[in-house]
Amino acid sequence: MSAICNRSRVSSCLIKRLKYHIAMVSNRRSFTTSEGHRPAIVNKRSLDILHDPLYNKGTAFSMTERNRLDLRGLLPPNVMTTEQQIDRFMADLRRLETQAKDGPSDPNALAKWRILNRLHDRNETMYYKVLIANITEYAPIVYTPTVGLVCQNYRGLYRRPRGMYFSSADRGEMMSMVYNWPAEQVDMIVVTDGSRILGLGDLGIQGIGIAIGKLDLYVAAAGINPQRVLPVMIDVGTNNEKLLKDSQYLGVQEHRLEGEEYLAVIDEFMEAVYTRWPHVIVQFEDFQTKWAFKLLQRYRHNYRMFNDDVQGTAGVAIAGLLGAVRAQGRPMVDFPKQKIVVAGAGSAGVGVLNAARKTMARMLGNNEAAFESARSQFWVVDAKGLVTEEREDIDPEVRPFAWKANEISRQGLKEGASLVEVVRQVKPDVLLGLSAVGGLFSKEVLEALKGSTSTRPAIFAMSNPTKNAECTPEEAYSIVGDHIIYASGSPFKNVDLGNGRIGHVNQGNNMYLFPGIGLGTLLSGSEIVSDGMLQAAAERLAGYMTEEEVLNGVIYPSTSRIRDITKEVAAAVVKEAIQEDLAEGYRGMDVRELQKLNEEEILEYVENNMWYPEYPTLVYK
Ligand SMILES: NC(=O)c1ccc[n+]([C@@H]2O[C@H](COP(=O)([O-])OP(=O)(O)OC[C@H]3O[C@@H](n4cnc5c(N)ncnc54)[C@H](O)[C@@H]3O)[C@@H](O)[C@H]2O)c1
Ligand SMILES: O=C(O)C[C@H](O)C(=O)O
Ligand SMILES: [Mg+2]
Repeated sequence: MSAICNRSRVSSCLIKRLKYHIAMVSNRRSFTTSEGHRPAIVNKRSLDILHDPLYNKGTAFSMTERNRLDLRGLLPPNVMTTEQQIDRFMADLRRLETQAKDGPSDPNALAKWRILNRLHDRNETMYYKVLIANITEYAPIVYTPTVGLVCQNYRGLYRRPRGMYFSSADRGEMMSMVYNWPAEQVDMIVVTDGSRILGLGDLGIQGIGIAIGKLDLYVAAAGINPQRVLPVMIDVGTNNEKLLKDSQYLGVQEHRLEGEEYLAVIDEFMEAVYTRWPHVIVQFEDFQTKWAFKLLQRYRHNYRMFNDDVQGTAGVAIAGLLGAVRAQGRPMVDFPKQKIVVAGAGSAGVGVLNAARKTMARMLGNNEAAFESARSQFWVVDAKGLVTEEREDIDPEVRPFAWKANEISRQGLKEGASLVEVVRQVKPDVLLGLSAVGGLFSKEVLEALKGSTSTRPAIFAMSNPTKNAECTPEEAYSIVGDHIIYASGSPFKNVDLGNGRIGHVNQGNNMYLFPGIGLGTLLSGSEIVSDGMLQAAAERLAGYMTEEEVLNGVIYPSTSRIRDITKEVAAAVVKEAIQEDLAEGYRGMDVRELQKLNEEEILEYVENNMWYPEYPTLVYK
């Protein structure tokens, strides 16, 4: 009897050990060591810890930690839980809510930004906890549209520096300067030269706010560790006359560098950051169009970089355009039949045009003839009207979309035709604005769109911030009709159509893609961001919405789902990088392990590598 017992004890012990072994092996495969649960090794104590927002826990430092880290007496004696801390902070922030309204009309938007910014400066863990838990409410504060207002008023709002500044005066010094940044590892840089901030023009050094806002989303949506992000401003001067004369302007008060001199500064910056952090991903943001394409071409084959305004926006627009086709009750492959009028031919507009044409061509057979025929689905209108081959000094990026004079005259149109004439003659399925001109889709233009041959005309008023939207959702729904699809770059409230019906407002903003593109590139270890990876990201976003949602006019997810969609997009990017043989692995995950993962395991791998704000145990060393 006892022998049997012993034997069964031995076998249950063996089973336990086997189970443990299997768990260890599968843990190793899926790399489940969550970002938030490792202790943090710090080499500072006392006030240095309290002044370090990355490690600070404020009143949440436990008594034992206060003893260990020489904090006794430096904090109010009551030890608070994280929840108590957040409640206290939120009560303060929400005091402003009582009279709060939407977007830029919100009189308290800047005040909220200040409160959040102060929290960002003193306790990053708490800041991101607040942001993630309330992303729909506060993305419009730390990101578009309020961040635009912040950049415009930056000199008054500036308190603590954040990120790095490289100026034209730093030529020859950048390689050493880059070592002044305290972090040994940087995963994500967002860099701007401040030359085209949203639709607000040249804001010079004040544009750093955009890089900070984008990185806030990298942390909140993509779970990039805030210790490994770096906002960068390259200050090559400004052509904003007001700033040039402003005695309190914080940047270089000279006209912008041009030509080779400009390129030399950007080259030096790229060389410096890639020397110190060879695996960093650099997102170019809000560079004026004349440099956006040139810099992208210059660096994209040798560095891990992308341009968000050109490539991120293109992907988001493609996803929305495919959603608009589905919303008509048609399959996505009907996309090449859509007639699309694009108002605005800058970095964003041209990025969308190229990507939409390629997507159509792929659906039509992916050959030269398909690419050629897709061209005739687009009408481009810029500040000088409809673009045709008769245009003098035509921008080479726009030339492929210029109509031939004889073709266009057959449509009753000519070079320079106004937007309203174009919409009247073309009767487009889609009217897409990336013009930075608020109200461009005037009553007349929207009236003309009523003649659209589509069962559900789609209006994309994508310019930012709110006041630059080509039309408001109220205008679109009330003039064109309840059956439209509407998307805007900045957030607006849904429209009440009466009788309990809602006119849905989609936010068509590159925030649904750039965090996932960055995270996916990082975790794949790919040394470049390929067209295929960008396409995979856009397709994942397009497929994210259910049939029921798109039929109800919902073509983009709500911001509350941004962390989930970002995870999905990142997984699609990783998968594509593996398929293209670009993946090289990341940290403990080598490329052979990566190649073995199935779709579900890729998602798990992504999720396990997303940082989440939790106070780690601090260990002094
Ligand atoms: N929603 C998004 O995710 C997103 C992404 C990127 C850019 N944007 C927005 O797109 C806008 C444009 O960005 P960009 O980099 O292309 O800027 P840009 O200044 O380079 O381009 C603006 C374009 O609009 C054209 N334009 C000006 N007035 C016009 C008019 N009256 N009619 C038709 N076209 C006109 C200009 O000729 C130019 O081609 C900005 O407001 C930016 O915030 C939105
Ligand atoms: O910043 C945004 O909100 C989107 C886009 O990158 C823009 O430049 O407008
Ligand atoms: Mg931008």
